[in-house]
Amino acid sequence: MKTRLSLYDTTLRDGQQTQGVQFSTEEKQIIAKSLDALGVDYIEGGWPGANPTDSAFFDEAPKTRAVLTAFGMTKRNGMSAENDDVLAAVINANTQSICLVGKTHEFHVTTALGITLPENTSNIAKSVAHIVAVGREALFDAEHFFDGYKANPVYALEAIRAAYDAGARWIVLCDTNGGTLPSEVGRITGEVIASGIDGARLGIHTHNDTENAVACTLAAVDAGARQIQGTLNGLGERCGNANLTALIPILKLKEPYASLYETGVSDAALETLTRTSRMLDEILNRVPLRQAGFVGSSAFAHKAGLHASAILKDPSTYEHIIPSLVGNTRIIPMSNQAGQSNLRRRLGEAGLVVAKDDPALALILDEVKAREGIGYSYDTAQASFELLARKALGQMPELFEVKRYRVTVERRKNKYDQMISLSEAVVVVKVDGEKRLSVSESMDETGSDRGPVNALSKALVKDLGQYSVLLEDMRLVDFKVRITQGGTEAVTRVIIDSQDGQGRRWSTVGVSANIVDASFEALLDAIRWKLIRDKR
Ligand SMILES: CC(=O)SCCNC(=O)CCNC(=O)[C@H](O)C(C)(C)COP(=O)(O)OP(=O)(O)OC[C@H]1O[C@@H](n2cnc3c(N)ncnc32)[C@H](O)[C@@H]1OP(=O)(O)O
Ligand SMILES: CC(=O)C(=O)O
Repeated sequence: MKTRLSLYDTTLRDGQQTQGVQFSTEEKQIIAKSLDALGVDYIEGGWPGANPTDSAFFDEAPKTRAVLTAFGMTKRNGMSAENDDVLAAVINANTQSICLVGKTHEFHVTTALGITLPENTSNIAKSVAHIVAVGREALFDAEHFFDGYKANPVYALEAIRAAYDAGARWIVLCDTNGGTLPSEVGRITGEVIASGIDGARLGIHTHNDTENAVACTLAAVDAGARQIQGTLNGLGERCGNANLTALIPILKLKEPYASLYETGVSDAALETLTRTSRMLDEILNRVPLRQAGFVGSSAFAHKAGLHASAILKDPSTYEHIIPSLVGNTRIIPMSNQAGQSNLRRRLGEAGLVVAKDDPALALILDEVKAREGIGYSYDTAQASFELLARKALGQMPELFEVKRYRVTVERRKNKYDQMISLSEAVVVVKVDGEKRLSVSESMDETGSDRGPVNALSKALVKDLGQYSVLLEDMRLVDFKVRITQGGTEAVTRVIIDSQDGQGRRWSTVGVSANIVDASFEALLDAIRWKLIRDKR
């Protein structure tokens, strides 16, 4: 019989403490629904009363199977739990469950709160007892617990014991500053259980300041803790919290966890993990972290020729799990590290079937390696690679020809006497046997300047004859510029990420001494790739 672990998500509370992150109420609702569909047990929605967004979220709280939890702090000294207005606002959110953070480190009690240790112990006990008395489930986040235990174990244990005896369902040991290492977390969690606190009522909340938040969480589970707190994509204060997008697949797929424990996440829900992770990045307007374990786009990318050759024989040679289990996909990127196995695999994925002994394979490989030598990079720019291969195989349709283009950048005063930039692009193309000239400006509908590459992009797609309609749902989502050689030999590499209404995302590359030329080349590849895919 497996032991059930409780998963507690704090993306909407500790995740919102990430520098630069501020969810709207609507975004919080979307994230809460995704977490619910994933199968976590608790969703900590924020701190009602602390800011208008968190209060509004609880006012219009989504209906979830997961227990929606409001977060707050223990009552302030000198007032009763019943009369503390900060605590009242948390209770008034009317959630089934309430998590209160309280001090357990003597230094913080005397320095940050400026009260005595017995006063703090009493505040914890009275706050938790009040939550229980008003009929809610209470959780106690024991702030700075591990540092506090190392400084004064007797007091740290007394503080959590106060919450435990007052009826807290979960006592959550927090490594608030994120500096504790896994061996210490394991040892101290074991000692807490040995002191008489039931492991079935013990949770763990870690931060990633030493890149060990996931390892510390697993150490606490190994020692007997049964609730795991974490966030999607490891969002959270400073360096983030324990990453649930890593912990969930570890618990479900890795031993000894898979045999010993179960969670509320089903196998089918696990297959939505990558999508859920990218949904959060999309809300945050962040480019997903390629190297993220399990869900990153490089998590199953096999670049080296030797790896790809073996992967073709059996994927388990270089993969620790089957990517589809977490909703991810295998990628065989092309680069100067590649051999013919990578190449045939990649071509097959693009619908280009080439025999093993076709001389074009060697030509394509030589071309990739030669172009990488002058600054191109194809391991991310998969779409440009595909076009290069099509040319070598004689399978590149003509589509359209660019005859010339021009971009001007002007700095001038607007009617409000403010200095503004304005770019204008002129592109002449030959399409369907006819020459067409298009002009576009860089100003968007809000009046902001979007720069010369945007003006070029708009001019290019404006009149491409039969193709313009196919490009209506295409947009540029990321633009990366890199100088690949220093000094007077400087070469600019531009990588453009594009996306369309069908949810496809593709990367293209352009290289030139001139940044506009490099951007234009990447832009042309992006358009050509989309047209070939849509025509197919
Ligand atoms: C470890 C964690 O991540 S816990 C989560 C922390 N999250 C947040 O702080 C985000 C939301 N917080 C807020 O919006 C605000 O801090 C509020 C609304 C809660 C409080 O705002 P303010 O009343 O202006 O207080 P402020 O933020 O300056 O300071 C916190 C006060 O709470 C007291 N306090 C801190 N922790 C606790 C606690 N666990 N129990 C009781 N009081 C506490 C502090 O001593 C301080 O009081 P003081 O000003 O008398 O010294
Ligand atoms: C409660 C919390 O977020 C912490 O101690 O880190």
